[in-house]
Formats: sequence, C-alpha cells, structure tokens
Amino acid sequence: MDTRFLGIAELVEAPSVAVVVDVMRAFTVAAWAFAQGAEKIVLAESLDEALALKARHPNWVALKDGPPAPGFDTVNSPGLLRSMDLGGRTVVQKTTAGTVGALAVKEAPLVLCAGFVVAEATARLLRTRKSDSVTFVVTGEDGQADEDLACAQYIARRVTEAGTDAAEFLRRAGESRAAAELAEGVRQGVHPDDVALCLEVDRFPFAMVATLEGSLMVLRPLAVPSPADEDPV
Ligand SMILES: O=C(O)[C@H](CS(=O)(=O)O)OP(=O)(O)O
Ligand SMILES: [Mg+2]
Repeated sequence: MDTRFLGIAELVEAPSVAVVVDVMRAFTVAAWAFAQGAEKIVLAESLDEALALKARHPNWVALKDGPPAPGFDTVNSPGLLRSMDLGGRTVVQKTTAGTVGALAVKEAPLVLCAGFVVAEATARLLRTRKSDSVTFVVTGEDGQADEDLACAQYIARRVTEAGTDAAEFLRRAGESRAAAELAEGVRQGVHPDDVALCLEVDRFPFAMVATLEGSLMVLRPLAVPSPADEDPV
C-alpha cells in the first residue's frame, strides 16, 4: 500500500482514499457520539453553518470545540459526551482541525475519519477494500501534530501488519503538545478524562465513513466485522 501523510494545506487534489485523523479530539468525540447512539454527524463548514443547521433542526445536537457558546448544546470533549444520551440524534460538529480536514477531502471517493479508538476497524476496512494508495490527513498543527501523525502511522502499519504494537505510537501521542494542552487546561471545554479517552486503542468496533449527502458532509459508523466474527465456510 502506497501511503502519504499530508497536512490539510498540502492537499492539492482529491485522493482516491483519505483517512482523516484527529485524535484530540474531534474523531474521538465522533466515535463516542456514535457509541452514545447518534445516528449521524453533520460536519459543518463554519460556526455560522452549524448554528443555521441547529436553527432549522432544533432537535439536532450542535457541538463545537473550545468553550461552551450560545446556541451550541455541548463541546468537543469525549469525557463530557460519554454521559449524554444521543439515541437516534443527529449531531452537528464544527472543530478547528478535524472537521476542516474531512471537508478538505470531501470530493474523495472514500473518506474515513479516525483516531486510536477506531484504529483496527479503520485498518480492517482499508485491508478489505485492498486500497493501493491511501492519503492520511494529519489534521493538527499544519500536519505536524504528533498525536495525529502517530495514529496515522499506526493505522497504516496495521493494515499490513495486524500484530503491530501500539505502545510506541501511544507514547508519542501521550507526549504530544495537544495532550499537554488538554492536561494543563490550555484548551477549553475539557473533561479530566479526555486525554486518556483519546488514547484508548480499538475502544469501538466500527470505522467512520464520511460521504456527501446533498450539500452536507455526513459521517456515519460502519461496522467492520473481524475475520473471527465471520461464519466459517
Ligand atoms: O477540541 C480540540 O481539542 C481542538 C481544538 S483546538 O485545536 O485546541 O483549538 O479541535 P480538534 O479539531 O478536535 O483538533
Ligand atoms: Mg486535534
């Protein structure tokens, strides 16, 4: 498999397969939203679009990064989201890095959004699709965020080497600037468990696929059965 690791600004054309990585915290949050029952997540282009969607659909759950803000229901924190019942709800998410990265590759035929919590399911989906060429979008810090790069490299390795040890990749993510900022209270809208929740490998058994539905980019979970789950032939 031919792999490229690019920051958002380095994307010049739509890749055939894009894996958009935001460990801290957009796609850890997205995975928790699905675990809490959300049906789908609309990735908003801007705060104004998120608020307009919320105004049009008052039962949708609007979520942004940073501090709580008028019009939004919650913030971009897995620790806060895990106690919410999102059964059947649509979430609208707007963050600084993750949602921007996904929207930057919206023309790609296959867009997966990922963090450590869905690493194996994401790798398995890439394996199943026999993808020759995969572009990993490292969303944080102009492509330099080590938590995102480490996760992207881990998923890429795991596509071909199922037994890859996560320890070194998790160490890098745990020592990243984002982890420090979350732990030190530099970032806002944070729960004390956020960093630990972002570093849980394979917490969830689904991958997350983003597709254009009309004018909106919509993220949905996709169960990816492991070979052990499949019926013997
Ligand atoms: O919520 C986050 O952790 C970040 C916000 S920022 O980078 O600290 O401004 O957003 P994300 O898009 O999830 O990286
Ligand atoms: Mg991030």
